[in-house]
Amino acid sequence: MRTVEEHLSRVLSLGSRLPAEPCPVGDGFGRVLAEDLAAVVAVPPFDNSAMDGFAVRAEDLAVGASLRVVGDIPAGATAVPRVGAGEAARIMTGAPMPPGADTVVPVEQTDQPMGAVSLPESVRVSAVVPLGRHVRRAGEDVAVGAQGLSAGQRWSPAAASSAASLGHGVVPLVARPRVSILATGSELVAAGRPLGFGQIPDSNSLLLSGLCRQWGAEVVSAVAVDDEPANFRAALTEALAADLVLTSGGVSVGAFEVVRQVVEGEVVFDKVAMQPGKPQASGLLTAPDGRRVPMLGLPGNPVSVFVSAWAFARPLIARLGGWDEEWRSVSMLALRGWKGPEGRRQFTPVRITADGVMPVHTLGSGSHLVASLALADGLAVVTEEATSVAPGDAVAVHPVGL
Ligand SMILES: Nc1nc2c(c(=O)[nH]1)N[C@H]1C(S)=C(S)[C@@H](COP(=O)(O)OP(=O)(O)OC[C@H]3O[C@@H](n4cnc5c(N)ncnc54)[C@H](O)[C@@H]3O)O[C@H]1N2
Ligand code: MOO
Repeated sequence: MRTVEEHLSRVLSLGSRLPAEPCPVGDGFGRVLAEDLAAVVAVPPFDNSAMDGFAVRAEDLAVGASLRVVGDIPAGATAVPRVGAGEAARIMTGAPMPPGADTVVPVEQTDQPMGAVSLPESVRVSAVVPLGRHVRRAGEDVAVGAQGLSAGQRWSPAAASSAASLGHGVVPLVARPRVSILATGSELVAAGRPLGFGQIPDSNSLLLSGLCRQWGAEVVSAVAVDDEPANFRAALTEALAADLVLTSGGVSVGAFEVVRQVVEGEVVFDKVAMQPGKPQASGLLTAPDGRRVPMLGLPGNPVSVFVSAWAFARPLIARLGGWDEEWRSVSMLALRGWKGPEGRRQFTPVRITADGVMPVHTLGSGSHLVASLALADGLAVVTEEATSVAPGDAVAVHPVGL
């Protein structure tokens, strides 16, 4: 049996970062900036006022001094008056500083009423503010030509706001990984449809699509196919239009393992020392357009799908998308005890509370316990060496909630 780490490194070896493409600055959240971005414009682009008030010369300020008002400067003003000795210009927040002025006196520190519309002929200052006060200098955030954002930055609303301010309308982002999902099983029926004898609702395709989207991938197709090899082959060929294909089911050792029957020889079928998630298929398939596309064949049991997707599909999506991925874990107290298998790492779906964690189901870990999976916000790790967890033990827990 392979260890979890050995299988993860094999999975990661199947993919590399996708190419970058130009993207409107306000789109592409969750993707990764492919190149450093320098400031095309300074931030701020010009000296401007941080306050609604009066632009003045600091040397003219004295309590009770009266200054002649020479003009009005709203934000967006394209022309500004010159401020001479004994003069002031009314100025709004974000408006360009007029030549001659070096300081702003907020309206609250003058005899003018706040919010007044008409321009006064003169203004009397009631406080002395120091030279340069309330003036935001051009380039004091980032100067022209300086590096504003670094390659590898995960694209976010704040990154978009920063890039726009640096003068960029289009940015090079690594392509969002496109994933196709293929659930296999002749017993599968679409969600909400009545079940015939031996049939079950297809939950895996929904689970995988949702998780992949949550992790920043685009799901280009998610379908269920029966265990007829020709049908699976046809669906797989279409699925290979994506950057990654995830299948569920049909990888074990039964008589009707459609994934194994169709792609054995092209991809590798392994046993991984984990529970759930022991049987795993992984490899590269050739798409009709000649691209080599990674495929992960996850075991069909729904909890196995959940755990395998977190452990293997998520890091591979991150590799394709170009972002760093670390499966964080935190040490927490077990509030109840449960059993684990010998020689395999168990990932037990648990509920995280303020006091510690407890399995979401009294049966502990069962790869078919799909209904209670919704209660899990963590996967507790029972190591390969341990066969049980006792109440009060410290366990490593991977958070898996939203
Ligand atoms: N003789 C052995 N039998 C099994 C072994 C083994 O080592 N020797 N391993 C077991 C383990 S562990 C797992 S995990 C499963 C994996 O089997 P498959 O990947 O071939 O999955 P299936 O047999 O197709 O399905 C397993 C289970 O999951 C249900 N399922 C499948 N697809 C869906 C779906 N889309 N939505 C909801 N539920 C799904 C399916 O009905 C089965 O109950 O093999 C064990 N057997
Ligand atoms: O490895 Mo299977 O995923 O235990 O149920």
